[in-house]
Amino acid sequence: MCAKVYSFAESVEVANSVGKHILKLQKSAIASSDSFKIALSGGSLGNVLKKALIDNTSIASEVQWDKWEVYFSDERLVPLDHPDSNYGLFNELVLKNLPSGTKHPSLHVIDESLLTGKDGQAAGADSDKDKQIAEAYAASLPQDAKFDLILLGCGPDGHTCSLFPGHKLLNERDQLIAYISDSPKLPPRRITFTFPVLERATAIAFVAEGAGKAAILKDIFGDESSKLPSKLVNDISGVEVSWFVDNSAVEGVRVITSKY
Ligand SMILES: O=C(O)[C@H](O)[C@@H](O)[C@H](O)[C@H](O)COP(=O)(O)O
Repeated sequence: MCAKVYSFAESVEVANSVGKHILKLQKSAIASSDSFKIALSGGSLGNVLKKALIDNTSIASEVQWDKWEVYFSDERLVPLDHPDSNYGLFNELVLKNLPSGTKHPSLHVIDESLLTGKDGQAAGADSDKDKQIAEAYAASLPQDAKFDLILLGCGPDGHTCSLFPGHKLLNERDQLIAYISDSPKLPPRRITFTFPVLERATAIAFVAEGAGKAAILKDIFGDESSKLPSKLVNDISGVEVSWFVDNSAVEGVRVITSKY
């Protein structure tokens, strides 16, 4: 495993370093393909992105939003304006705070029309519908499903995207986007990137903060035989995997940390 771990005392330093990392990858992606294909997650990442891309004016001024193709590495199967929506979180915290006149990025979201039945009522757990949502999202992925950067969180159980410890989706090799109806973390219905997408990325970056992460990071970085989803991401070869953490998240974790 050769993931790099960048650790900082303050949350704002974590966010600013994530911002600089985004700018570095944005620059090389635009130079080679004139667009920046980035995938986002939910959880605390929304606030990190706000601190980096909105509140830090020197970083904000360098973001070329009009070149961004934004996807979500996992999404809860709820309407886009629902508080559980990962797109909704990004919209509330980042998009709505862009200065007026800013050209917005291209957004790739779930097909909301498939969430509801003919009567306009929520379709409910319906794996046919969920399969269609996953297939439609897979069809919208960039060419070769290749991302310049995938930003991930790490749950206290070691899950990432909606890939949970011991779940059969960890072995999914055929579908780029899978649906899950039994997510151990609510809400239960979601779609998620699978490992074949993660393996094609140029770069993957995790953001993990707080003392609550230290126990799982000990397993991820200390147990070579661990099969935790986030550890399996660290083991992907040929992808630049980075972790942006605060000092409390790596307290007692045997890992070499650097400044960005
Ligand atoms: O879909 C979800 O259930 C969450 O988005 C989840 O995957 C999150 O990314 C991690 O639990 C880390 O969350 P925090 O960064 O908030 O700790």
